[in-house]
Amino acid sequence: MHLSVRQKDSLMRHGVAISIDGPSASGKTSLAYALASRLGTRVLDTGLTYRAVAYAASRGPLPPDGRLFDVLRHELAAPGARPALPAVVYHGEDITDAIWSAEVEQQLRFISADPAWRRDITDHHRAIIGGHERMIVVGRDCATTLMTNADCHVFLTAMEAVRRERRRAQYRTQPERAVNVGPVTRLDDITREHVSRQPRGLVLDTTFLPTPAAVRAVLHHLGECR
Ligand SMILES: Nc1ncnc2c1ncn2[C@@H]1O[C@H](COP(=O)(O)OP(=O)(O)OP(=O)(O)O)[C@@H](O)[C@H]1O
Ligand SMILES: Nc1ccn([C@H]2C[C@H](O)[C@@H](COP(=O)(O)O)O2)c(=O)n1
Repeated sequence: MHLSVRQKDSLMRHGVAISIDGPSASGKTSLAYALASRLGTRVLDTGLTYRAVAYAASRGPLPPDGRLFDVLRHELAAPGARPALPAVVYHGEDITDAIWSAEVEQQLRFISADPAWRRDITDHHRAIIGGHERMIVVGRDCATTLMTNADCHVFLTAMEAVRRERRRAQYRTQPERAVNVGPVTRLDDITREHVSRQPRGLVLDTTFLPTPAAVRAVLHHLGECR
């Protein structure tokens, strides 16, 4: 079922807040931008900040008290659009591509496991969201942190082998990009469990579900929730 013209008009006029969580290559970003272009919404991909902080850590010691975000900028695109490059800037340098390297991937596990960094990054995201509270936020914990009051909480899952193959295919022509996709993490499990218990929660397995079908499922769910 699709949203009625009136429902869609209302979503576009009043805005909509959606959290999309799930493991690597489950299709979060693809779903987020497909929904954003249908609903005229902005997207915040929180994973980009974790990657940017890991990049900065791989370049030298980091200030622990949030001052890093004076020099690390994460640009949001206009509603309904993907960000034009540069989307992530560190000390004036465009690091949008560099944050996907294998070296950054090594640092990521330390940054995402550190409660102090998680707190600082989440605070930074709250500041980015600021005036644009009606938006789509993508990550691993958005349903439980930034977007607890979202109109709809989506958790995407997909078989590990399928996720790994997607990432390999995605970066076939970019050998400098890390392609390691791991198993579902404890944080993913916690978020999934949380989303599955929410009245506005929707858990979708994208293993055999293309993005347009996932978009339809979310729009249908939004129609039911409102
Ligand atoms: N539902 C789907 N069916 C098949 N392929 C998909 C689907 N969703 C995404 N893909 C493909 O899988 C790859 C990874 O997708 P995407 O970047 O959206 O995942 P992600 O969950 O945001 O990953 P990450 O968390 O690592 O940023 C892309 O090449 C994308 O085209
Ligand atoms: N809200 C978030 C977003 C991301 N992370 C971690 C998980 C990954 O190690 C890394 C990159 O995320 P991805 O681009 O693969 O979505 O950042 C997190 O812990 N919490």
